[in-house]
This record gives sequence, structure tokens and C-alpha cells, in this order.
Amino acid sequence: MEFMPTPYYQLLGIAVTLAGVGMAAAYLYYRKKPKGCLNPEKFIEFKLVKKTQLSPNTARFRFALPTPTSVLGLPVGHHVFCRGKDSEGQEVIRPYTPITLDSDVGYFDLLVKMYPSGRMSHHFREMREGDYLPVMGPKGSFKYKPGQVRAFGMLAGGFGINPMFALIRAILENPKDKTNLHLIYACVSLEEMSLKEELDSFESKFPNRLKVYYVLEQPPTAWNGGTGFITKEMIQTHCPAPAPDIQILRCGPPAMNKAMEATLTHLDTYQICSSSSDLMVPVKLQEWD
Ligand SMILES: Cc1cc2nc3c(=O)[nH]c(=O)nc-3n(C[C@H](O)[C@H](O)[C@H](O)COP(=O)(O)OP(=O)(O)OC[C@H]3O[C@@H](n4cnc5c(N)ncnc54)[C@H](O)[C@@H]3O)c2cc1C
Repeated sequence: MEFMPTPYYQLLGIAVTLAGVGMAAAYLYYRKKPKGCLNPEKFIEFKLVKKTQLSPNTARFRFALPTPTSVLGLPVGHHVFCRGKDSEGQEVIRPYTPITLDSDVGYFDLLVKMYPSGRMSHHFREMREGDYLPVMGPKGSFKYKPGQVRAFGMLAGGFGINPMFALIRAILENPKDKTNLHLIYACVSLEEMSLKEELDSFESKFPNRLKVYYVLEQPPTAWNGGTGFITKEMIQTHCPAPAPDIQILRCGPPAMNKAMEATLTHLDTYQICSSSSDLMVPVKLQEWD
């Protein structure tokens, strides 16, 4: 059989086809996985487009991303560093956890509690729509894969609800994710309890997947939730029973985190994986006492 050399135009045709297939694959890949807008080494400025006061010391800040189809690119449960100036004009940097997900395109939201003498609180209090906030991230080491556990028990205090809320949304809005969620959410007062409406609405939409137990230090007269701080009994009643495929997450202000660690250590039924810089800490449940 005689060898027939491939004509030049045939080779060119093959090369053009292969290049086209490659470009189409790259386009589909990047369209499927849009690039985030954050840089873990560098502050990037985002414009404040809406500030909604939710209570005298809490506000929701919406920042625009560069284009209406941009995504922030923050893994669920991670946080960012925000830079501002305190009342003396000194630079201050603090971590915050967006409550939006990458399914929210074109913007991201921070829910911020502003303390009367807080340094970064001063910056947020003074921010007006149209101002820019320097943000750096993603930061954090919390890892979540759908189906990683059968159920999460979640202990949230104050602003600690923010990463929990993002995780709850990520799970319930993913039809392929069947994880069950048991949240105990503690605050000083009802007025300070952010995201309650959103959580109530998720609970009625997913009654078999999400259970929320609210705890208030200063409850109103008619109150059917818990009172005081989160206790061992509340955890035992409202969190899933210990099993290898159950994980407890805790997240809150330093005082609550310390108290939870003491309670859980005292119970001697938990393995605590602590990390000082991370807000969301997985606590592995072994068995009830
Ligand atoms: C990983 C991580 C994520 C966070 N995400 C959020 C978030 O999404 N939203 C949010 O609002 N905060 C969040 N925080 C807390 C936030 O980073 C700041 O600590 C908080 O905003 C106070 O900063 P500040 O500079 O205003 O107060 P500072 O100047 O540091 O403190 C001044 C005073 O404010 C009061 N104060 C400060 N922090 C607390 C507190 N936690 N509890 C009680 N009193 C306090 C105290 O009186 C304190 O003496 C997060 C913290 C971490 C570690």
C-alpha cells in the first residue's frame, strides 16, 4: 500500500478544528467558574451602594462588584479583612463575613454590628453610599463539601450567625445537598437578632431540613424560645445526637466561644478543633455523657 502524504490544507483544517474545540472548552470552563474579585494579598476597593439600618447599632452594607455579573469568589464560611479609619484617623483592619454567596452576582453584603467605642465600628458608622471600602481575602480555613456530613449542629452567637447563615443558604439552595441543619442562635435581645425573618422563612420552606432554636438573654414578655445563654441541655435537646457523620459548628463573640468550649470540654463528649483566627470552628461530637 502506498503512503499518501496528508495535504497541507487538511492539516490546517485539523489544527483549526482543534483550536476551536480548545477555545470552546476554555470558554465553557470559565463561564461555569467565574473568576472572583478578591485578592488574598492586596486590598481592593468596593463601592458602598446601599446601607440599610436594621437596628440602632446594626446595618446591612451592600457593595457593588466591578460588573453586574461579577462574583465575589469567597468560599462558604470564609471571611474578608476590611480596612478603615477610627475616630482618631488611625488605620484599623478587622475581619467580616459576607452573608451573600457566589450565586448573588454583582454585589456582596456585610451585616455589621457597630459598638459605641469600637474602632472599625466608627468607620462603618460614618460610611455613606458612594464611599469605597478596601477589602482583602478570602481568609479562613473552614471547608465544606456537599454531603460531608449527614447533619450539622450549629451554635451561633450575635454576629456569629453570619457564616452560619451563608452555609445554611448554600446547603438549602443546592437541590443536590441533603444535609440537615439544627441551629441554636443566641443574642442579647430580639432587636439585636439579625436575619431572624430570613431564618424563619427558610424553616417554613424546609421544615424537615432546618430546625432553629432561638435563645435570648433579655427575652420579651411573650417568648417561647430559650432564655439566658446556650446551655449543655439546650445542645443535647436541639442538636443532632452524636454519630460519626454529625458535626457541630460554633461561631460567636470571644466570650461565647470560650463558654462553649468550657461547656463542651466539661461535657467531655466533644473533640474541639480550635483556631484563634477562624470564626467558624468545627467541633466533632463523640457521644453524650
Ligand atoms: C473571622 C471573624 C469574622 C467576623 N465577622 C463579623 C461580621 O460579619 N459582622 C460583624 O459585625 N462582626 C464580625 N466580626 C467582628 C469584627 O471583626 C470586629 O471585631 C467588630 O466589628 C468590632 O470591631 P471594632 O474595631 O469596632 O471594635 P474594637 O475597637 O476592637 O473594640 C472596642 C470595644 O468594642 C466592644 N466590642 C468589640 N467587639 C465586641 C464583641 N465581639 N462583643 C462585645 N463587645 C465588643 C468592646 O467594648 C470593645 O472594648 C468578625 C470577627 C471575626 C474574628
